[in-house]
Amino acid sequence: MNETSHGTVISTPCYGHYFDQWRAACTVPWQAYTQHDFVTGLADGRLPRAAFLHYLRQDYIFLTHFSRAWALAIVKSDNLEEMKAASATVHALIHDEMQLHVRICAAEGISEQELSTTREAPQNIAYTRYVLEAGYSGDFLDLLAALAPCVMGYGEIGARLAASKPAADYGDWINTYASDEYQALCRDVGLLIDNAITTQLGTTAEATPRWHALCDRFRTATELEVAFWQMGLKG
Ligand SMILES: Cc1ncc(CO)c(N)n1
Repeated sequence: MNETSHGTVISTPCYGHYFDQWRAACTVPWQAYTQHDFVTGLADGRLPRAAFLHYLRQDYIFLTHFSRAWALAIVKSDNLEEMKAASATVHALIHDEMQLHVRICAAEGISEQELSTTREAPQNIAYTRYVLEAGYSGDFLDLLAALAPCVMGYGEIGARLAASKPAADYGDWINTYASDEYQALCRDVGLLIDNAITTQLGTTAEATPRWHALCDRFRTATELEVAFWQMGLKG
């Protein structure tokens, strides 16, 4: 549960059982990520426009690599259900989420050509290559643990900000992640994680030797999200 500046209590959306377990195992970095100053600035409109645009340009590149990482999840899938869920996420990233970036930047006079030639910040390289590497050297679960903080973290942030009467400045961004479509995507990914863990690790996954390694991957990706916001703020 979270309390907004208006005193309204908002419950955190529930995306899945094992996602909840992973998040509960790293509450400190998870808070640093979902309640970062960048996020507060999006809500109250105090985030400088230049920092937002710098972040968006980096995030456009981030999303191209992130789409590749989800495509790798198709490769690492065990069955058609997993392939369907991973390919739906690839589609949502490329066709829906990246359009937000293209739209906002176009309104600011930044073309898609310019977006695609953005030079990657080291924090961007660190995060995207960490996730891709989790998939290259690990299995489907390693990859999902590294992918989850990104998808669900933004879902949680979007839902919380939209319910907190945010300033209008970053409404388009907030509404994208608070939208029914994005929230449904988070639940689908939550279900994908629950089914894959149960299939591979059984019903007492927390007691298996793999468990801590998966929690560590989730934590590292969460820490890399914090560094990504920080990179954005320094614009
Ligand atoms: C850095 C980052 N994390 C998560 C998301 C959500 O897809 C995003 N667009 N960018």
